[in-house]
Amino acid sequence: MTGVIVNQTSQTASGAVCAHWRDFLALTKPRVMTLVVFTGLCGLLAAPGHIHPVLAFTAILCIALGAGAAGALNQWHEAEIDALMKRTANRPLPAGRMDRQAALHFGVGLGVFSVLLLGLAANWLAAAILAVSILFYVLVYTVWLKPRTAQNIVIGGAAGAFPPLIGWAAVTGDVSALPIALFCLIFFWTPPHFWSLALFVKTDYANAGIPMLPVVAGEVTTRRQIWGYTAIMAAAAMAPVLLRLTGPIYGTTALLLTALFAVLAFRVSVNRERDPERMLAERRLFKFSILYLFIIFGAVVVDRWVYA
Ligand code: HEM
Ligand SMILES: CC(C)=CCC/C(C)=C/CC/C(C)=C/COP(=O)(O)OP(=O)(O)O
Repeated sequence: MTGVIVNQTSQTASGAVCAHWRDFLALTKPRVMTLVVFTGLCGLLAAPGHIHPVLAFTAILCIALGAGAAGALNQWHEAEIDALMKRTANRPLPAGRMDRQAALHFGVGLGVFSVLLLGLAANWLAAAILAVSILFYVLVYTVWLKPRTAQNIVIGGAAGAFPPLIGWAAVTGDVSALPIALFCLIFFWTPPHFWSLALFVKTDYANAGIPMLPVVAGEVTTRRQIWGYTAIMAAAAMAPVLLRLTGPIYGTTALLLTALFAVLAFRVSVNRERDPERMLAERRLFKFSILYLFIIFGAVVVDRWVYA
């Protein structure tokens, strides 16, 4: 596998590595970013008012490019840490397929370009929120909190919650109750999403010296916290219905999906399995967390269109 990838890079006369375009793509964490971009798209589609389809496409492209820039700068900063973890060791920087400077230039260039383009195509409020999300993910989460505290993802997770606000602001030029409720939903969804995964990749984080919750506080505390945040997330998921911001389509979908999420989170909270290979409840919750956000955000859009 490694041999194949190494063949895709070449070296200049000065010894610098010329990375393949696939490595630049990998730097943007494309799989994670699909959901980030989807929540931004749903924020845009749920917003009242009209935006020209070309501008709408540009706005979503800017969210994708901005999120990709954030991912690239995260990998630029964490090259040494990524080399210590099985899950991340084959990324372009730790695997030696790309120079760190190229990753830095790529990340900064893409970030600046995405913010400026969004400001020019949509408005400067949307661009400012995009800039805040990039800076929040890179500086607050990656550089400051991640290596220091087990609460890193609780606070740092806010970065991933901004896209619905960006999409909404791109159309309306402001933010209001519904996009703020959607921000809260992603914010409180992030701890169960990430800690369910952290339970079965705990050894990786321990080896890399990153103070993720299962490493520093133990598995029992992590399982309890997953359950606690799921309860708050459930309240956030129902808030748009209680505040009459959405109708019965969203209400029914949110109720059913959140009930299922709660069942899976409860199973994790009472599970005492210690072998990461056999942590089926945790793997199930992690996978379902992704499906959950896709469907619930889709339901917001369908609901707003049907009851508009
Ligand atoms: C600080 C907050 C978060 C942390 C620490 C986190 C961490 C992770 C990690 C470590 C993975 C494993 C997959 C990989 O190595 O790429 C993952 C997967 C994933 N995350 Fe998160 N995540 C966070 C927030 C979010 C947010 C806000 C979204 C989207 C709204 C998201 C969407 C996804 C998706 C779609 C995957 C699956 C990717 C795949 O199929 O490989 N995550 N997350
Ligand atoms: C501009 C914008 C909308 C940005 C959103 C960026 C964002 C917060 C994305 C989702 C979170 C994410 C990729 C976490 C990975 O955590 P990690 O970096 O700890 O994971 P790793 O160990 O895989 O590097």
